[in-house]
Amino acid sequence: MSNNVKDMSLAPEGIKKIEWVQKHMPVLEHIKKEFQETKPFEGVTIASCLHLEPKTINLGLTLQEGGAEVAMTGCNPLSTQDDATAAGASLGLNMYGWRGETNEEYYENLNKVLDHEPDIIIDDGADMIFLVHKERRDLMDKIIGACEETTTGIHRLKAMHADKALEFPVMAVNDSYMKYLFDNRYGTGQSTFDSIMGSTNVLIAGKTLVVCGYGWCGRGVAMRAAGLGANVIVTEIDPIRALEARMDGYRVMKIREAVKEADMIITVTGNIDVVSGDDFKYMKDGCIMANSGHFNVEINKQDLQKISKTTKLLKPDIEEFTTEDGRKLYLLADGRLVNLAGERGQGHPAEIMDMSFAMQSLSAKYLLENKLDVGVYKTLDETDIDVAKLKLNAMKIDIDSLTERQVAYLKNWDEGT
Ligand SMILES: NC(=O)c1ccc[n+]([C@@H]2O[C@H](COP(=O)([O-])OP(=O)(O)OC[C@H]3O[C@@H](n4cnc5c(N)ncnc54)[C@H](O)[C@@H]3O)[C@@H](O)[C@H]2O)c1
Ligand SMILES: O=c1[nH]cnc2c1ncn2[C@@H]1O[C@H](CO)[C@@H](O)[C@H]1O
Ligand SMILES: N[C@@H](CCS)C(=O)O
Repeated sequence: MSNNVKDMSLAPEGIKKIEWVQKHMPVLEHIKKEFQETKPFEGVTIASCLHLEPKTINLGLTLQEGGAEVAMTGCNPLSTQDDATAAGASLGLNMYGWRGETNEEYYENLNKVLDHEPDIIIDDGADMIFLVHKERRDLMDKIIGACEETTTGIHRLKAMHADKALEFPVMAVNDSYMKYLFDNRYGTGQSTFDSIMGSTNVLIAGKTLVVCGYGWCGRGVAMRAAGLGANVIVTEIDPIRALEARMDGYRVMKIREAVKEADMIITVTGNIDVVSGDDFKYMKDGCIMANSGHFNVEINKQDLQKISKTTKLLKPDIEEFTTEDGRKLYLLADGRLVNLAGERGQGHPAEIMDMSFAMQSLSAKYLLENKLDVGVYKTLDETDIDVAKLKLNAMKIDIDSLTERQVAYLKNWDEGT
């Protein structure tokens, strides 16, 4: 075993946090027990590039119980929790990474994980998959495939496959119902505010809050903002989603109009330059901006800097920009996904990552047991249903099942009024 973490003396603290989240991850605990007995990953090395915090370490431990040699690094230089990595290392996982890595250190750690010569990769954002294709081609023959955690990672992998550049199969874990319906919506909805409120200590009620993007994450963020008493405005580029937002009760307008009213702006699009250029010129004094989508490009910080005469770090994750005309604008967590990179960002709740990581561990097993051709694959509906049943069971919720008469009725095509 090898590792490179910040401080091993933090391990006991990290272990307590892991034990706490385990109590709230019953599906993953169930799968862990099954893996203990069946050892599906005996002799297999699994590399992961995921946000490193207690729930992710619990995924690592689940794969380890299944017999895997596990090597883990972070998928964002700011989201690692150093007590969790120390705990992971003390529990036999090969851990690399610390909070606040430089870009160079980030890629060094990805390479150290790849030095373990993985059979399977679990990625978030596809950085590790790209690295293998570009610089670690020596590993290509051994890799069976990968699992991708997030929306933007999957968009990119599909684009790569369309260009015939992808060289191994990838399970699109994000696209399973048990992932995006819950993680992207309820997870991002809650964890975004958990982090913003923890870091800024400002009131949401009564604020005009602009949500950019009304996809799965945007729906969750808008829903929770409204629940906290905000006056929500949505911006979109997709006419159907814009209409949906309107009928869900929100105002919808162009970003240039929305910024004029915003007390707070949250981007969740996966796109670049969503808030950019002259948008900053129209913002009100005191506007707070955060990104909970992909990478630090949704809010264009360079454009913000161009119209600012001074910038000041008020807290590690609150940057103040004073514009030429004296307004103060605030950017949280350097524009990186605020729910994890924020000082108080703990990521999604344990009950949510329970389902996402259940899908990850079962997808890794599926990759191993099925020799797939190169491509980007949706997970099986049966896996979604199995995970949903396990979750309902853990929540002690019983649901009905079809009677024979109902089955026959639903199959019937010749019975009218
Ligand atoms: N913070 C987290 O923990 C977390 C969780 C899940 C996903 N994500 C990331 O969040 C992003 C959104 O994920 P999703 O699942 O909601 O994706 P999605 O595709 O369902 O939604 C994105 C929405 O943004 C809209 N959009 C694109 N460009 C826009 C623009 N310029 N202005 C306004 N709207 C625009 C699209 O039309 C779409 O409706 C992705 O990058 C994803 O990887 C983050
Ligand atoms: O607490 C967490 N631990 C690990 N991963 C997380 C957590 N919260 C959200 N995500 C994952 O981060 C991806 C975007 O990078 C999302 O798809 C989500 O699944
Ligand atoms: N690994 C990427 C994914 C964002 S959705 C990041 O943390 O920026």
